Amino acid sequence: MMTTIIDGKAIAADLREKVAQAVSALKSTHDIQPALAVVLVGEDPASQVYVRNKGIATEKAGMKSIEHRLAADASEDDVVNLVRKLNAEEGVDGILVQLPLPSHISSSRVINEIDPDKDVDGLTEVNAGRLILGKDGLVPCTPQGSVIMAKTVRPDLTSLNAVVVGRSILVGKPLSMLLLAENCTVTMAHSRTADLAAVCREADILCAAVGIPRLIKGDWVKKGAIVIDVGINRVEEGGKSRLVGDVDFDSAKENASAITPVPGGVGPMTIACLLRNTVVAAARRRGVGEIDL
Ligand SMILES: NC(=O)C1=CN([C@@H]2O[C@H](COP(=O)(O)OP(=O)(O)OC[C@H]3O[C@@H](n4cnc5c(N)ncnc54)[C@H](OP(=O)(O)O)[C@@H]3O)[C@@H](O)[C@H]2O)C=CC1
Ligand SMILES: Nc1nc(=O)c2c([nH]1)NC[C@@H]1CN(c3ccc(C(=O)N[C@@H](CCC(=O)O)C(=O)O)cc3)C=[N+]21
Ligand SMILES: [Mg+2]
Repeated sequence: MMTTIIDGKAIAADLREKVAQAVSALKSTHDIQPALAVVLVGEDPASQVYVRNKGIATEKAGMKSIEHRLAADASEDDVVNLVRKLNAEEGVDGILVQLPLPSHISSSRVINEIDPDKDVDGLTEVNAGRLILGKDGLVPCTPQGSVIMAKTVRPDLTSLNAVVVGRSILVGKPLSMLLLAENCTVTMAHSRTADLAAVCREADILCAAVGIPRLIKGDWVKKGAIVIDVGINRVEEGGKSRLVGDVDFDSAKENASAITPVPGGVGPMTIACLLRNTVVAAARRRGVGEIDL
């Protein structure tokens, strides 16, 4: 079977170009430069890489990038106070607190301090509620990117059976809600699911957001299914460190009609959607209205 490898890098580059055009229009017609503030607590090396990549992408799109780094032993109140300060700054349109936070800090308390209209990660209770209720809000970036990629190969997802493996607040739950809004019949699978393989085999769209390298085997993939692999797992192989997804790509490719690779799949789309949310938030907050990207 001919299998489409969904090129997340290329789709992300397209979206970033559209974001850059919207930013440039905001500047010339309204003298607005959208700004994204990223808060990083501690020295986690993987997080540092993401934060740096986000900063570079933000500036390339013509937006302002602000980074706040706190020491790993910063208190919960330190982080909350920083978020409150960023909420109050007129020039800040988006706030992203990099997760996970050190274990002595409640991520739920910190996240819910973010002004929902600046919550470009879409993780506050207000935005989660808006997503469930079908109201305009800010939608989590990784789920958004996942659906955009599926729609590049199948523009109308109506009536498809979607299986989402993983039910995290960051990925699995919001992704399930977005697929439901696309009129899929959605099944949410997780660590307590009985016979995960059998559940996956029913999927026309199979989304994996688990965090276990190559958990999903090729023979769990229905012939012709669309496979969206959200997982980003670092493994040591043949003395080298590399990134793999939650799907066993080589065997899954044999059955799928389309599949996202890792790297070069959902990851780059996450960053592009973060930039999109930032320009959307800036236009709403500053009274320019809706931006359609
Ligand atoms: N591409 C991107 O931009 C991003 C990628 N990621 C990656 O996506 C993956 C998931 O991230 P995240 O959602 O934050 O992870 P979490 O650890 O928060 O959630 C993992 C989910 O997987 C479920 N799970 C665990 N083991 C199994 C199993 N054996 N069978 C079925 N389900 C299982 C858990 O179930 P239960 O609820 O029952 O415990 C849980 O719901 C990771 O690899 C992460 O690195 C994350 C964010 C962005
Ligand atoms: N508040 C918050 N929001 C997040 O969205 C968030 C977070 N915290 N914590 C960590 C996870 C992870 N995440 C990634 C984003 C982009 C890539 C990415 O660009 N990956 C590239 C390259 C990866 C590489 O080479 O290291 C790829 O997959 O091709 C990966 C992972 C966002 N996350
Ligand atoms: Mg914590």
